[in-house]
Amino acid sequence: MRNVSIHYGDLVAVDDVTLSVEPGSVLALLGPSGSGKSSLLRALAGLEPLAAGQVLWDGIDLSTTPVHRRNFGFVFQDAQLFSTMDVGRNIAYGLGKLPRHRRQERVREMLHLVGLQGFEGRKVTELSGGQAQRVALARSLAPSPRALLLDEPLSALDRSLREHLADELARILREVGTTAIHVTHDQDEASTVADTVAVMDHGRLLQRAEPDVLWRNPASRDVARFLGFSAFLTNDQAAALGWVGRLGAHEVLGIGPRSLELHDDGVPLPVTSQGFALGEVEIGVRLPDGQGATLTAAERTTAPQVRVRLVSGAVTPA
Ligand SMILES: Nc1ncnc2c1ncn2[C@@H]1O[C@H](COP(=O)(O)OP(=O)(O)OP(=O)(O)O)[C@@H](O)[C@H]1O
Repeated sequence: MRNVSIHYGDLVAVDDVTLSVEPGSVLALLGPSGSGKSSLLRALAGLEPLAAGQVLWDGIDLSTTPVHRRNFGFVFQDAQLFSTMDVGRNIAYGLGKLPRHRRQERVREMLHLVGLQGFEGRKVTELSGGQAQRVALARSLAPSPRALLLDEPLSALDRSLREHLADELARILREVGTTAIHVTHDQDEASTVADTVAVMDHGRLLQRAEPDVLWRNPASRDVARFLGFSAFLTNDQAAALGWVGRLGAHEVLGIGPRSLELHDDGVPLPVTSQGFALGEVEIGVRLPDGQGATLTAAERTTAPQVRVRLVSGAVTPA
């Protein structure tokens, strides 16, 4: 994508985005609702006209290549399976040119890949949401597309299934070695599935980085906030809470839900709230300068304050 902009009337949905995907790697487009991720993905597919810029494959401009000739596979939020066909025929849909026995072999291979061996004859109306998404993935991979475009493929599933399928999707994409672009608003999902994460907001590309670099060094406070770092401390403030690292002159430390830990010798901080996340207690505390932060604990506290130590954070430009 080179200097790509997409407009809907006066609205600038995508604003001058330049991004590339290495062959065989997975790129996540991550951003809040309305940040332009789906518009960008649709433009790659040829489904959205560009106001400016180019989509290139191997240096060749695709502007005159229609959707069906781009040889990209798609997976959407809802599986969009053909309800009148069984699972096997859904997966074989794009394999028209192959002889029958090769089609059947390919369907078996794909079902094995997505962990649904023996499902060929199932009605698609008798699949769970997670199974339907696996079939949709198998169908899109069957004709060996040169790239796979995934638009929030897991977001209609419940959380535990989503987390499990994100791991599975990461494995499957690596196994097939396909180039893929995965749109999601979920920070953890992006980091699990992708080799590289591109963070978008208001149509602009804010940062492109490998997941661990993104979490350690967000490019701005906006990126850090989107990742869940809610407070920002100077070097002296961080050191006063027990942090042993050192910040540069123009850096602050972003404080996220894993940055603070309960510690008997820690600094006492007032408790402001308590809630649950994934079965653990999230304790809200007020930092010495008045900013709010959270930490996770095994159980609720009845005390008005807890002792905490700052163990990690995201080094962010001030
Ligand atoms: N067909 C359309 N016509 C007009 N405006 C649109 C259209 N599609 C998207 N938009 C607008 O463009 C902006 C970007 O939308 P887009 O769907 O690309 O964002 P997104 O990051 O994928 O959001 P979500 O995660 O909610 O799907 C939004 O402000 C949206 O309202």
